[in-house]
Amino acid sequence: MHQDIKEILISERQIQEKVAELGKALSREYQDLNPLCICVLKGAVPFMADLIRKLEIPLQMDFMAVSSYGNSTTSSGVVRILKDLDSAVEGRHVLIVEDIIDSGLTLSYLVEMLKGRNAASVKIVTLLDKPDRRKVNLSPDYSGFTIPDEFVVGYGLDYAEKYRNLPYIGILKEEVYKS
Ligand SMILES: O=P(O)(O)OC[C@H]1O[C@H](OP(=O)(O)OP(=O)(O)O)[C@H](O)[C@@H]1O
Ligand code: HPA
Ligand SMILES: [Mg+2]
Repeated sequence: MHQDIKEILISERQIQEKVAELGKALSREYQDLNPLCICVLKGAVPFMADLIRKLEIPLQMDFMAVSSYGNSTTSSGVVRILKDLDSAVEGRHVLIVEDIIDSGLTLSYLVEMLKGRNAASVKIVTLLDKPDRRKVNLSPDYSGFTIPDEFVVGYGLDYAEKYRNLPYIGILKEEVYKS
């Protein structure tokens, strides 16, 4: 285990089992819909990469980078688009792939934006859901794990751009972000 990790919350094996389970359910739902899977950079990259290989259906992938925080330390709820999609979403069945929903501000903005572009449907799959921290009324259509209000890293999730490459989800030692 990495020295900055206090506890492994979700093991590599548990993640892989859950991804396979989500893949089965999503393959059923999107069988004939040719979904556009949108990965929200950067945290969702490992989840997206693993999930699409469990989707046994035709699909497209696209990427979006957003910033909810601007120059402030708290989220304004106004999301700036740093990299927009390459594809048109009009008439498409859109599946947003996220690593974590925390306050929900990032996703609530994205969902409204995609609906505004006349997507045929917009659904959310998130690996992690931290409902204790929610600031807006938003719940994912598909969720891997509901987690407590702890700062987690690994499998795409970072602290100061570190730890994204850990294969598990771990709770960071407090001394790491307090020092
Ligand atoms: O529900 P919210 O409070 O909006 O938080 C969740 C968002 O925050 C994180 O991304 P971050 O902005 O840290 O970018 P990153 O994916 O590049 O780490 C995470 O990947 C989600 O996209
Ligand atoms: O717990 C978290 N870890 C990493 N990034 C995050 N972004 C929102 N919540 C988290
Ligand atoms: Mg981050």
